[in-house]
Amino acid sequence: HYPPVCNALEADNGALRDAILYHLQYSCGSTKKEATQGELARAVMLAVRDLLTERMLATEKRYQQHNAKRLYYLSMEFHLGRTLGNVLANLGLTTLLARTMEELGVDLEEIREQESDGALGTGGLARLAACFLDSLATLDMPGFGYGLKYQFGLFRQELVQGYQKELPGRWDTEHNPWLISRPDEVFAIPMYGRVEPSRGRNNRYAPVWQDQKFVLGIPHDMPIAGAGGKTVNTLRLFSARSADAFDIQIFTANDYFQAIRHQLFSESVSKMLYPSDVDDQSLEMRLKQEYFLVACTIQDIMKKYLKTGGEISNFAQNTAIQLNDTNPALAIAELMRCLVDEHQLDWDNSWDITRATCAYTSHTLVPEAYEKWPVQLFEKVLPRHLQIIYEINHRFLHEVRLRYPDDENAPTRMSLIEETGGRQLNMAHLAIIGSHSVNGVAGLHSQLLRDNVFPDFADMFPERFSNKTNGVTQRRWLYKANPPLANLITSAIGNEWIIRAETLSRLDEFAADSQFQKQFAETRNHNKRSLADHIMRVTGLVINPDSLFDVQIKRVHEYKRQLLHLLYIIHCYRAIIEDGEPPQVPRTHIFAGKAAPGDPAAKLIIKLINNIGQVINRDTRTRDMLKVVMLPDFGVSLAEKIIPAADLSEQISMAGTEASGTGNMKLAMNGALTIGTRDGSNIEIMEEVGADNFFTFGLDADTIEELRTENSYNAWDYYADNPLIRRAVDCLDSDMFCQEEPGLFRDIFASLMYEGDYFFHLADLESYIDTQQQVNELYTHPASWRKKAILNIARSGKFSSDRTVMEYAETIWQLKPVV
Ligand SMILES: CCc1ccc([C@H](C)CC(=O)N[C@@H]2O[C@H](CO)[C@@H](O)[C@H](O)[C@H]2O)cc1
Repeated sequence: HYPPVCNALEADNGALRDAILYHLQYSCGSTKKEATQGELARAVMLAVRDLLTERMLATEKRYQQHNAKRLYYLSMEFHLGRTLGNVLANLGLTTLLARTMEELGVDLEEIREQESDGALGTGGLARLAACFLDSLATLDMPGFGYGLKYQFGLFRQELVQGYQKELPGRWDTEHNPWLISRPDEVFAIPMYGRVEPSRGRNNRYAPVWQDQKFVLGIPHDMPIAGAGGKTVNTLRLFSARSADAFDIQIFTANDYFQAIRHQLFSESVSKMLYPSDVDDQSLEMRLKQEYFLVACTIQDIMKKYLKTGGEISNFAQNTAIQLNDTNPALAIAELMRCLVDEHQLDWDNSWDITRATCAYTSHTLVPEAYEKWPVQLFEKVLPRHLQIIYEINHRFLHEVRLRYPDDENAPTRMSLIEETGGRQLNMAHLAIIGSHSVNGVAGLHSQLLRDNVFPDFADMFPERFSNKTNGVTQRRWLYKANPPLANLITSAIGNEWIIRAETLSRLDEFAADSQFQKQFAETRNHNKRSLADHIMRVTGLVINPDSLFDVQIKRVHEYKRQLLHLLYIIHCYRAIIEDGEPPQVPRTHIFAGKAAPGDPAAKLIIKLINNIGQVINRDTRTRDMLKVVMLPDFGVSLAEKIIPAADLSEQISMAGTEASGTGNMKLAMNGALTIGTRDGSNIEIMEEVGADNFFTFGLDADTIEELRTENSYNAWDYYADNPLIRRAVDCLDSDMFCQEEPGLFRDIFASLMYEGDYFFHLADLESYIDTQQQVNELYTHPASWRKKAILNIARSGKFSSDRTVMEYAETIWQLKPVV
């Protein structure tokens, strides 16, 4: 094990054990004999946290000594996953703790299963933020996360009769062992009220925001350990508390709820994570959550900066702020308010500082995901910020008119205020105007942002637009999640890949080596058997561990086309039962993913997956050739169980819809072969691993764009021309998969045949089926399958979040490692 930390602990035999027993007694008030699993887990986590705390303090000292520039990553969502295993991996303590637990007669695995999944996020955006924090600490860079300490994280998903049922996701029992609460560091956050015009110093116009209601922000710090454990940064999460104690008068008037009404009102700001990643809910509470986050953060950052004794005018030289999508874009207006109103800086200076400090990343291409807030909601909740945004817009549109004197509609197209559909604030426009950098998360995505989504801004500010292709941390997603393969790789090329993923390319020479292939296959079969056991335990379904594991795990959304995968399964099923044509290769189709509670189409897809599974899995005619299973409650920990066992990675979104994807990277890095469209980062994965080590199919984004603008795509053409397509699609119109609820899936049939098949399923189905045939063909040649799989691992180095973070640091944040 590479990091030094464990050597010290190794040497000092018993130190870790003593620390655990100390916390069991003094932090949990329990003894070894009586301790519950939960208490044991807390004692272990507190003991490990102690190691992190001292390093966190040392890291902070180091940054102060170097007066280092700091990066603040603002995100409404962080999907951390379980921390214990990750810290053990990064500090090289896994074996030592396993041995210590053995001495204490406790099974480390059971302890690890105790920890919640840290699901403070909905999808890829949230997990990417967590991978970035791991890379920043590993690269010894002063990078800090800022988010909300939701009491309820992402809902837990149960499948009841095949339907998704949402249950509260209690991520944060009051005492999450990793969090260090800072109750003395309270931030008073003003909302509501009104703005009085008045004259300030040297008679300058200085509006006064008054009669606000205040909510208090309490910080809670999560240590983020990098590989090696030398650098430990923090993720600061804010929880909301009411400013006014409950009103004793009203209480004595025994109207308890009236007495605490305001308390509940303000504390609900950080009550729960909004579960949707489809449409912006533009709800007052969501706006308050976003503002609460940025207001606490800006106050905290400014306080820290002024403590360094730095000049306010040099703020941008010492501070970088990354906006993780539009959700924290209010940081731009809040920083302006802080500089102009609280530090009396002049507007232009403040604007230059704000723009030089802020940078914006877009994570979506789905138009309805772009946040637009009703102006009157702003008037009510954030009257001063609305004024500032009007001023920003006024000055900006002046610039636009100067720049495009002949294009009279340019101001309307680029304005922060959209007049159509009730006056709305376009948060993406604010994010672009108030930032010095705008990036997409994959080559195609960044191109589409320039050409289709923000063409006017790309023309006016070409230097601001760049691409930063996503990445994932190989420490959690390979080293921790897949020890058999990680050890095999290390035995072949050493362990440098853990901190330098590009060295994985040394595996290239082993790809065709039969000995290495054999060992590789053993790691995979081992993982497939433990996943088969897990599936058996959770669903009762027995699957064939030697079948091809065909995996589609991600949020359920129409654009991600889980339905296309299902149409292929239906095609195979009918080929077996009607044509007596068994597939060349037995397959197990493994689905997992949550649908936004407010997305009925996605929820019906989940029901269809489970009903198709029900019918096929108990059909004796298909018994060992075809199985379909959906695992409930997909999140980081379940992904870590499924990914090491996946043979085929389904990345089949309609070209031009998936901004990047990151699951595709995790699966390729673990040796799965990808069947994918030319969408998001699939294109770059194919470029890196080689087209003959990647199964691609379907229309590309330009063709779809063309067909859409010409409105010349007609699903009936494909339905009429291809009897196999017709046979598969007709199942949705029949009750083959919904005997008990006849007609249940007619809406899906209608979405394909009567509502224009918006996501081009039928246009891609034939080439998808053909490509799946090639997959079967190859799977019957294990040596060449394994060669391609090993080449996918060898050439996945680019998709490490270390590479992504280094690109952000060099070209957007001007951030340097501090060692
Ligand atoms: C306002 C509702 C809302 C909330 C979240 C979002 C996110 C943008 C959704 C998201 O998670 N996007 C995913 O971000 C990943 C990381 O960059 C990409 O890899 C995925 O392609 C993208 O869907 C959209 C809309």
